[in-house]
Amino acid sequence: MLKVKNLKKLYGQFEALKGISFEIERGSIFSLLGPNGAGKTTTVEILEGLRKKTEGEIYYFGKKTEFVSREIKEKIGVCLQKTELFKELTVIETLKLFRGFYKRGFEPEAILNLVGLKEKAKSRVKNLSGGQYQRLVLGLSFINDPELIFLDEPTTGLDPQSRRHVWEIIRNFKNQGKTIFLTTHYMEEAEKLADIVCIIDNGEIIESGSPQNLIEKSNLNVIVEVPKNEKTRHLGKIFNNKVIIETKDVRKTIQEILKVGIENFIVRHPTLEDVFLRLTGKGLRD
Ligand SMILES: Nc1ncnc2c1ncn2[C@@H]1O[C@H](COP(=O)(O)OP(=O)(O)OP(=O)(O)O)[C@@H](O)[C@H]1O
Repeated sequence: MLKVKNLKKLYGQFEALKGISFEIERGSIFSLLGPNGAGKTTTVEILEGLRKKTEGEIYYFGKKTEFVSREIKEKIGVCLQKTELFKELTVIETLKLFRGFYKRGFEPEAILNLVGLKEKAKSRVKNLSGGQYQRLVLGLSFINDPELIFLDEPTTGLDPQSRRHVWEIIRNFKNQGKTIFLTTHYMEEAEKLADIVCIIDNGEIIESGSPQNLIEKSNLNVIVEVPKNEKTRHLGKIFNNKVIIETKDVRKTIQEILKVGIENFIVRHPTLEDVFLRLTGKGLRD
């Protein structure tokens, strides 16, 4: 569906992308996961034709693509990180307006159902909540019935409930046979939604695979989390005000923790966040 080989982007002297490669299978959710400034938006906007690449090859639908043509744009949907809509239009008017940009696509009413905004059809955009606004933006990315949809950090700034709602919509897209390119800095989002995750840091892909495969490949053991204080800070890696201890021998680790007087600890399986911490030595939101 989409293949990228050795993609590089320079902003002046600064190498924002250092030659990244990946391939996205039809019908899958592909996630580019990385911290702020890793190069996610740069990658997405090059693929959408909004920025120029410095070097590298892009293949869309099996064909090498030098620029993103009108024909390709008809087949892709885009949800940018910051999408400005006309505040005075109603939800349904907005959908009709965007539908008019394309030759083919969904009926605006069908999109309302898909993103759960039927009751808000006649509300003005300026009166929507943050989560409703984002759902409208998601619906707009789907209006031309695209084969491939780019979602650039679609849940940033949303509360947990709205985020879950957006996840459901993304799963709905997938169930309709669409391919999704999702960028996120929420590891939980990538872990829950993605078939394949590429972890990007400083313009380089440092690991890729299914979430489960990444966790298995990292050879992480059981994780024990304790609060960070003077007694615990030497026990493991510090992250988000906690000390993260990787261990093969949970019993021994717990004995050590109890010995220093800590009784509130959590024992859990490793997550993508731990994989990221192991690979980069830092957290995703540092
Ligand atoms: N137009 C630009 N000119 C110069 N540097 C830029 C430009 N756009 C991005 N950068 C730099 O390139 C790097 C990658 O930025 P990019 O926006 O792609 O990261 P990101 O992973 O999308 O981050 P975020 O999660 O914050 O959106 C950053 O160091 C950024 O400062």
